[in-house]
Amino acid sequence: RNTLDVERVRADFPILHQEIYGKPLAYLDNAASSQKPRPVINAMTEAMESYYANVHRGVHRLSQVSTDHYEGARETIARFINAPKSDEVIFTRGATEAINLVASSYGRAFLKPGQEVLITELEHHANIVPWQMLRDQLGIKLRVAPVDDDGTLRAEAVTELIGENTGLVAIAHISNALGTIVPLQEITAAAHAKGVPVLVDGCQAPPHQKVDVQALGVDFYAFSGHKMYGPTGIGVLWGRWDLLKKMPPYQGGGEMIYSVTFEKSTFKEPPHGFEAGTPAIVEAIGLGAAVDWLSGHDLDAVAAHEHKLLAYATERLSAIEGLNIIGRAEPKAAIVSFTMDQAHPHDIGTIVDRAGVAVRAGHHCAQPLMERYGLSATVRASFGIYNTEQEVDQLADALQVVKELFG
Ligand SMILES: Cc1ncc(COP(=O)(O)O)c(CN[C@@H]2CONC2=O)c1O
Repeated sequence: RNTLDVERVRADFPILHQEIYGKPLAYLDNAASSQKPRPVINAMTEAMESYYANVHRGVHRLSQVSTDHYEGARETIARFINAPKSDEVIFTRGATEAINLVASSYGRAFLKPGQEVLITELEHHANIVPWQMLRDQLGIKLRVAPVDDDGTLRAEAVTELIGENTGLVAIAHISNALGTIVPLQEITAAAHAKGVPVLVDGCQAPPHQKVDVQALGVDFYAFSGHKMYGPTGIGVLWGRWDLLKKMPPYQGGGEMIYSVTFEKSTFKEPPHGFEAGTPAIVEAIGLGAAVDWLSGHDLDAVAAHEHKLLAYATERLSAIEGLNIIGRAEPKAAIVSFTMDQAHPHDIGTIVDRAGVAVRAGHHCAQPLMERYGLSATVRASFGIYNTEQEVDQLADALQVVKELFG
C-alpha cells in the first residue's frame, strides 16, 4: 500500500499556509467542514470565467457546455459511489436537504400512520428532526436504537428493534460527534430480510473511506460536498432507481416538469424530477472536481494516514490527566471528542485557537447523544487528508496549557 505524501497534498490547499495569532494554522475541524484544494477552486473559477450559463434548456453554446459539465459532475459522483446509474444521483443543497427529501417524498407517500422510523442515538439533528416533523404531520412513530457507553453501535442493538411495524431504518454511516463507524452491511441485511428499506446519513464517510452503495446494499445514501473537499451548497441524495421512480416530487417548479398547464403538470423522471429550479451549477462542478481530486489519491492510503493520526492523537490526549475521551468504538473514523475535568469545552476551544488550532466545541448537532452521555458539549478534533502529527502535537501542547491554566 503506498503511503500518502501529505506535504504534496498540503501544497494543494492555499488556505492551510497561514498563521493564526502568529502560530501555524492547525485546522482540525474537518467533521464540520473541510478545506478546498486548488483544483476545486480552479474548476469553479474556470466555470464562471469561461463557460457559465444556465443549464438544460439553453440552445446556445455556453448553455450546452455548462450542461455538459454539470451532468458530467453527476456521472463522476455516480462512479465514485459505484451507483448503478447516474440518474440515481440527485443534487441537493447538502445531506440535510437530501434526508428531508426522503422524509417528505418517500415518507409521505409510503409510510403509514403508526409505522416506525428506526434511528439511533448517534444521529445528527439532520437525521432526527425531519422524522419528528413527519411524525407530527403523518403520525408515524420514532424508535431510537441505543449506543453503548464506549460509543459502539452494535448491529443487534438496531436489528432487534426492526419489526413488522418498521417502515424505514434511517442511520448514520459514521458519527460526527464520536467517530463511531456503524456496521451498515449487517444492519441493512437484517432490515432487507424484513423488507425494510435503509436510508444512510453518509455525511462523514466519503472524505475518509471508499463508499460503495451497491456493496453496502442500502436504499438511500445522503452526503454533503463541503465535507469532502468540495464547496458548500451542494450535496447528493443517491437512491435505488425503483424507489426514486415511484416517489412523488419534493419541490415544484421549473426543470422538474415536462409540461405545465393551469390544470396540471407532468413531472420528469429522477434525477431532474427532484431538482426544481436553477441548480447549484458551479457548486456541482466544484463537487465533481473534488471527487476527481480525491479519486487521484489512494483512498486506502488516506484512511491509513487518518487512522495513524487518530491513534497518535488518542495516545497524546489520553496522557493528559483529567482529559476524558468520549467515544472509543472500534472501528472509528479520525474524530476525537473529549472533555477536561478542569475546563469547559468553549474555554478549551478558545485557548487552543490562540495556539492556532481550530477545533469544534459544542454539541455538534447531536444534542440527544450528548445528553445520553450526560454532557452539554465536548471538544472535537477531526482530521482530514492534509493533517499531520505535528498538528496533533500542536493540539496536545495547547491542551497542556489549558490544564496548567485551569488545573
Ligand atoms: C453526520 C452528519 N449528518 C448530517 C450533517 C448535516 O450536513 P449539512 O450541514 O451539510 O447539511 C452533518 C454535518 N456536520 C456538522 C456540521 O457542523 N459540525 C458538524 O459536525 C453531519 O456530520
